[in-house]
Amino acid sequence: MKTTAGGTRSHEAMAKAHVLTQALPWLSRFHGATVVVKFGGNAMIDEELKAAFAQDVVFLRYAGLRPVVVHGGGPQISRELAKAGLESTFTAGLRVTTPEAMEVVRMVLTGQVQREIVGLINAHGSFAVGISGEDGNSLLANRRLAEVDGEQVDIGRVGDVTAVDATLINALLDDGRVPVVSSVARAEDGGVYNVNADTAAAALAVGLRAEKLVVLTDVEGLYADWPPQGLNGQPQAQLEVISQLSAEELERVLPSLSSGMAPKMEACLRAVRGGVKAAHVLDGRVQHALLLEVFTDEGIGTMVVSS
Ligand SMILES: Nc1ncnc2c1ncn2[C@@H]1O[C@H](COP(=O)(O)OP(=O)(O)O)[C@@H](O)[C@H]1O
Ligand SMILES: CC(=O)N[C@@H](CCC(=O)OP(=O)(O)O)C(=O)O
Repeated sequence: MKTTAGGTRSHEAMAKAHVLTQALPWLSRFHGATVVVKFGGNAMIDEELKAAFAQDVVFLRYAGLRPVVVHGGGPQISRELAKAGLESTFTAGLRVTTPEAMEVVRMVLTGQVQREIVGLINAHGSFAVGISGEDGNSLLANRRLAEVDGEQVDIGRVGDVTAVDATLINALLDDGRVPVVSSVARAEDGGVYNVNADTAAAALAVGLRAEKLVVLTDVEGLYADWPPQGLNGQPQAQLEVISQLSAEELERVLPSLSSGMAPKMEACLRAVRGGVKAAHVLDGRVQHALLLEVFTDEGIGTMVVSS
């Protein structure tokens, strides 16, 4: 005969049931909705987090959403460039990309990082299909210049998305697959461009008429003060996260943003201006941050809305 402590068990079961019922309105609202999830290289910090991310994506798929993963891999590219004796330089948050570096960018993103994410998702079933933005001309780009002190600076083979062909990705979604897209685009001049993964995710979210863009990174969201400066120059213990801002408010603060946050917030602005209802920047270091954002009432990270 088996016995259990009745009171404790039923309390735990009630708490679990409460979490599930809290998800009900969100399940109903997002059923059939396309959600573009950007998984940043800095959020891919350990095996447990990567596996939890893959679980969340599969959960979204089973819950009837149409998740599309766009991945980054900045730190992974920098490591590989260093092995080849090539230096990594960023201007306005974008990697200065020589033709030689472009080969490494493409190899790391499509041959390493994308393969790993596909493998993690497919541990749960035959869902993930990895593609590069070049495939089916999904992402077309032309040269992107970086703005430094009001000047336009040439940073090599860095592209900005000029057109999205959603045919291939929609066909994969219609077939029940989870597209995992590397941020390499076909150039209008016939070559390839290195596209910042936040920029690629925003362009895809607009092109796919997604309901949401969710960007997973290695900070809690957009901090009001950056870089953090406390007493005697020590980092502040508590940084203030901006939980929600409108496109107009974001447009005002955008010129003051630095490093990785500049292309990220610019991407959120581009998404909501292009018709995506909300763009979120979440802390990818928190396990299941994606599920918490989509299926619970808790607002986490920074949310950008059109007005
Ligand atoms: N205002 C800000 N709030 C939060 N993070 C900021 C801010 N300004 C710059 N950052 C930097 O941006 C980084 C995130 O961008 P990035 O390194 O490109 O991440 P990812 O690889 O996820 O795209 C943070 O780790 C932080 O160092
Ligand atoms: C032009 C540009 O900067 N491209 C990025 C592409 C990868 C990326 O964006 O990765 P994260 O999301 O991890 O930063 C790069 O070369 O690092």
